Amino acid sequence: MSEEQDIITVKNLRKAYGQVEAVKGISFAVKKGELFAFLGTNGAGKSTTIDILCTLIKKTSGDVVIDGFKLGEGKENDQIRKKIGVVFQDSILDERLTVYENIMNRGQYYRLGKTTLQENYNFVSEYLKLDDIKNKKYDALSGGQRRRADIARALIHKPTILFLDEPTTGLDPQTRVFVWSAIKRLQEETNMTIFLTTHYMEEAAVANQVVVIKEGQLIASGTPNQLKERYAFDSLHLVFSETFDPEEWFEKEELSFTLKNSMYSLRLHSTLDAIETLKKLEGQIESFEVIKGSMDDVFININEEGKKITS
Ligand SMILES: Nc1ncnc2c1ncn2[C@@H]1O[C@H](COP(=O)(O)OP(=O)(O)OP(=O)(O)O)[C@@H](O)[C@H]1O
Repeated sequence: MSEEQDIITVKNLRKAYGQVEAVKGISFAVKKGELFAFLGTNGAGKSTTIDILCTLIKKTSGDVVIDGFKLGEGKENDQIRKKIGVVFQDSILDERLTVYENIMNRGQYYRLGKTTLQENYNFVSEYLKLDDIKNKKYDALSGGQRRRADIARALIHKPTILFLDEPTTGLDPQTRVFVWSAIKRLQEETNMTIFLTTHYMEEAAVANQVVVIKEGQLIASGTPNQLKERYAFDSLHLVFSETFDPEEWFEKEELSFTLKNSMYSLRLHSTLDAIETLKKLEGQIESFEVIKGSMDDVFININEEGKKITS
């Protein structure tokens, strides 16, 4: 893909809070229309980076361009604010107003005409299914309902980029699935760029691109599949019949293994390699399971080992 399609470019971004260097020179680009997952353990610098991109706090140094506007001060930042919608970890809606009032108030901030504002409300209401909560006061909503209203507020001016800082944290599984499907629908149906931080790896697994930071530095990036190839592996779990000594056999076959609660685990180069091993061990196995490498493995291996898995 060409550079023109990059809707966000970040070059050598740094942020220090006094002595604390929260972001230490990170660079990446986000393509228009993609679901971009920005990952890292607690304190890695994700919220700081998002806050800078959303013009909420000032960078110490580095260059950021968002939808053609250079992040800095004054007019360019105003243009950026019109292009983006932001959902923060903590809600910022007015507790005393209804969902409808909250969202329409926000729309007025963008000086949208009455007709556009109503059209936009209908648009967000459809994606976030607001009908049942439209006239409820924000302080009477459940956590999941609040999240729907928060996202709707961020979308009322139909931004080209939606920033979501852990949008599904703390939600029950059913609400999480709903919120997540609304986000995916927005990306797929309206070509909105979604910039997401999450601690749920199944969400990162469906991203178009993943960037992982640690202690303010970029430590890995790629598509979920590329990262799985580099940092995860499939494994074969085996439980043997009592009469068989697997360790002697593994030694003969030059296979390394791990053992936990009578279950032996072998790291596979590919899932199909399991067939050959299982054939050789026919008659000696009580049970087996092939486990596919997951984004959880990717995240854990990147952070714990900080290096590629070489199987
Ligand atoms: N206002 C601040 N003043 C001083 N230090 C700060 C401030 N905000 C963040 N930090 C520090 O900067 C580092 C990065 O924090 P940040 O909140 O960006 O991480 P994060 O990846 O978003 O973490 P989490 O997943 O917990 O939200 C941490 O060491 C944090 O303590």
